[in-house]
Amino acid sequence: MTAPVIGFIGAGNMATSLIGGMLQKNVKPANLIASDSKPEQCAALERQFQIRTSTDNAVLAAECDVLLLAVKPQVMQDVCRALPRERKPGQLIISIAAGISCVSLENWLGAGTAIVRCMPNTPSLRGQGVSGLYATPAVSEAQREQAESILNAVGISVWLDEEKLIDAVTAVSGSGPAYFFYLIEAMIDAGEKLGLPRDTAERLALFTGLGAADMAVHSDVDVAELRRRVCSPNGTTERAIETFRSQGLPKMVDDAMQACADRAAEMSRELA
Ligand SMILES: NC(=O)C1=CN([C@@H]2O[C@H](COP(=O)(O)OP(=O)(O)OC[C@H]3O[C@@H](n4cnc5c(N)ncnc54)[C@H](OP(=O)(O)O)[C@@H]3O)[C@@H](O)[C@H]2O)C=CC1
Ligand SMILES: O=C(O)[C@@H]1CCC=N1
Repeated sequence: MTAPVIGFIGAGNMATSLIGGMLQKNVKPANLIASDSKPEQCAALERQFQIRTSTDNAVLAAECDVLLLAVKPQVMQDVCRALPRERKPGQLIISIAAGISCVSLENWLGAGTAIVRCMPNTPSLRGQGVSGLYATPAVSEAQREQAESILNAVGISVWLDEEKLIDAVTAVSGSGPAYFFYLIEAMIDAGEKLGLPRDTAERLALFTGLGAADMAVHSDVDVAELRRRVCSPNGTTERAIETFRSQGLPKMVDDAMQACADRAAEMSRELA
């Protein structure tokens, strides 16, 4: 089977992460094409990845087997409505936009369009991405496999039975990298305050994050047990965890993730 030609409409942060990750997994540059409204962004991508680019989205619509929509939610309607209705036969549309429903996409792209909604995350650039996927009934089994193989090239993916769960995936893993970056930022600041040189605090915090996640992914016990194993009775970690608990960290995380999912649902209504 010949490899599909995959077109990225909108070549910003997330498209760059996906393209970079795919090229590291033996996807050929000749099979990728990206478009962006900014010619300088197209030029930057050509230099960085040696892939073809265009400032005309219609070029991608005509020749790509898979069209991956990676523009901001606020411009998605205009981008979709401007695409020609006559696109490459059998084309699969994958939208990675937060808060844009399949119903809206189908309204803008034409009834019966095969659409997969996907929520990826930026660690895809390093092949460590996580994606939630939802397919409309028009998507064939072969197209589901096509979508899965694209996202699995840059990490792991999970299929969802209900579209509304995409908002929950956004709250956990789509936006999730930012939560970890924020915690690491705070750990670096606190480490510096405790007297470490900033670059030392940064290395310690970053590699602790990497080590903890790697250990948890490969462990046969759950993360709560791994946490308990670091906490010696009446020791140092216990004091730190008690401070997190008494100052309301679990509730803060719950509130933040609820706010994230609520915003995704709000965007679906605003941008429908
Ligand atoms: N960033 C993330 O971590 C994640 C993002 N997403 C989703 O991915 C999508 C893209 O996000 P992100 O990559 O951060 O955004 P960016 O703004 O970095 O990328 C979007 C790119 O699309 C360009 N663009 C705007 N209008 C058009 C057009 N008409 N045709 C072609 N290109 C156009 C933008 O140019 P200009 O700057 O000039 O507008 C920009 O370069 C969003 O819908 C977001 O919800 C999903 C998961 C994670
Ligand atoms: O912040 C956002 O809206 C996007 C979606 C998930 C990550 N970034």
